[in-house]
Amino acid sequence: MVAASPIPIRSKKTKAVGIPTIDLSIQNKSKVSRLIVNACEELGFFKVINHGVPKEVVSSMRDEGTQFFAKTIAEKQRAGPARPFGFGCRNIGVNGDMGELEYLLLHTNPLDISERSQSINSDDPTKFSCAVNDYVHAVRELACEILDLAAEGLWVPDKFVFSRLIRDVHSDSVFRINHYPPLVNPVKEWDPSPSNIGFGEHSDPQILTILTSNDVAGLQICFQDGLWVPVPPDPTSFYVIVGDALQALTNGRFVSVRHRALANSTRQRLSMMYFGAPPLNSWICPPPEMVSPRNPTLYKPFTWSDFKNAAYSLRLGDTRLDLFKTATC
Ligand SMILES: C=C1C[C@]23C[C@@]1(O)CC[C@H]2[C@@]12CC[C@H](O)[C@@](C)(C(=O)O1)[C@H]2[C@@H]3C(=O)O
Ligand SMILES: O=C(O)CCC(=O)C(=O)O
Ligand SMILES: [Fe+2]
Repeated sequence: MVAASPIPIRSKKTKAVGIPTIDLSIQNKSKVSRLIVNACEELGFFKVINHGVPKEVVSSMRDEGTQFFAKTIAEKQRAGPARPFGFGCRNIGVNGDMGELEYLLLHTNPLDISERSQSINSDDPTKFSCAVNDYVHAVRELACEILDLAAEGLWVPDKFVFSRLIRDVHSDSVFRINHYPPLVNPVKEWDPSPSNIGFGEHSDPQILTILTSNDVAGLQICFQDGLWVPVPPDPTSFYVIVGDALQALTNGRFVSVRHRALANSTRQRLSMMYFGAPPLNSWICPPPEMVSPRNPTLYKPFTWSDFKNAAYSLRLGDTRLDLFKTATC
């Protein structure tokens, strides 16, 4: 049985379009690998079902997030300011990007989580840090499984070439919870005018993002023809986003998808993202099998630290990989 059933969505502008859904419980792993590679090449985005992440792990994390955002602004600010880690409200990054959201941004290093938990849930910091550690552990395993299947589907002999980077104890992975309160003055429900933008258009800089949300819509992805497509919320599944670093690691074969989140006029939206990243000193350089005379090197070799510095010096919507293109492309 093969599950590549795209969810048909009728967009305002055009035709019915689909987001691939991949069933990770399928026994035929080479088939799953091919489905993952196709989705990463064509869209850089797909949904996974039967993913193996225990639902209690997700619900505990969601409950902790919900409790945190229900606090007063003064209480929440004790966890901040997000420079880059902590609590942020409306400001995204430090270069003037704004959105209709508040968020918690955490490094996934257990020591950092433990320290930060003291100010996030002062009544029971251990409850908060356990929820985050369990969640991060489970979604990192999911990300690694997907990356191993992707490497197999690309016929790269070193199956762990990508997952090794995010499994490393020094990995620079981060975890984010976004909270989009209902809009006070909505322009029009799905009008992507600035006042409805929850989180502006961008690609994720890391290797792979694992995203889930509550049952409130808002996330949109941009197809390669420029068409924006709403992603149906599904609290039981995860959406997988190819990041810039994976685009570079596959020498441009996989595409980092541009996406954004719109705020909703009536209901609050809660989304949780694990951004799998390498250690700061790791080289982002494709394995030799990804380069050939027909597919010459697209990007100069760079470290994750180089790339991260570039990302943080730019605006949210900038195409930061362009800075690292080789002269020939
Ligand atoms: C405007 C910015 C916010 C961001 C850092 C940046 O300078 C450009 C990339 C942004 C982004 C997008 C994906 C993740 O949400 C994030 C944590 C990341 O790694 O890159 C954010 C950064 C952020 O909010 O600090
Ligand atoms: O909140 C969302 O659904 C998307 C947020 C996002 O893309 C991000 O935080 O990088
Ligand atoms: Fe993102």
